Amino acid sequence: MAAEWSSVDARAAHNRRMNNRALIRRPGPRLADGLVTHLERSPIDVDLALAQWEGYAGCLRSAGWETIEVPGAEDCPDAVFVEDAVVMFDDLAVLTNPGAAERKPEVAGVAEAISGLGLESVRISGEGTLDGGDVLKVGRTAYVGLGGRTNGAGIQQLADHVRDRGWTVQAVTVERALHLKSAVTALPDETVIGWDPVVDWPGAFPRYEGMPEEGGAHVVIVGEGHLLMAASAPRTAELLRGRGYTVTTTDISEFEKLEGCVTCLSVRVRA
Ligand SMILES: NC(=O)NCCC[C@H](N)C(=O)O
Repeated sequence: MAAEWSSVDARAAHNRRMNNRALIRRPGPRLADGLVTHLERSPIDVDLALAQWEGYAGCLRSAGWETIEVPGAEDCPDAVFVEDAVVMFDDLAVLTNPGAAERKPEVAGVAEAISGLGLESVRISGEGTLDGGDVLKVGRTAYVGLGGRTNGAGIQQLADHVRDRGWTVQAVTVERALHLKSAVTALPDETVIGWDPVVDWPGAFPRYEGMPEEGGAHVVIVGEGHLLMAASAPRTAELLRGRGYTVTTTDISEFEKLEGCVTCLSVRVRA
């Protein structure tokens, strides 16, 4: 145990040295009005959600990330899911055009925060729609969910923005989940993991493995061999610990009721 903690500390120190920053956005008073598509609506405890959000941000900071709070968007219930408004490709920020009309006003505040960090940005616009939750980066390939929120024009614009930077963009149909990353994410060794009942095309990825729980499909890589996961997937956390990963878990139940997961509550900036 002592060895594990000292190595977590070393990884956190590394993140601090690398100036790794994570954008987060505090949940607003209208959180309970957030969109639900694949789930039945259930009551949200807004105070508990705020405490869970603080806990999530604390996990990032403990792992050595500087958290940067994007000013709240009080009229936008889903603004806390900040990942959907911007996707980082190295030091390039792609500001999105969310597929749900209710979420489009979220982007303005995120654009300001990105500009405040001195990062270059481009935009998805016009007929093109893209939610950040649909973009799964594995190596230099970005798999992009084509489904309810992201359309072909949005994927084409994204490909045009990042091609010259050495990224390949590949569309993947998403029908059974809200976003591609609601269904799958990737481990540090580039194995794509998911929860089989909601994965439309496991064959789209060179290596795919099903996890035993829905929340087990979602990992945030917060350090070398260090994963952040939802507390709702204890069996997956154990399975991944058995593979040698350090797994930190945090309870995000109130966000899961709104179809959110650990990935969508922050945007990691490694630039
Ligand atoms: N990237 C994500 O998975 N974001 C979750 C967004 C949930 C929000 N209630 C929505 O429907 O847009």
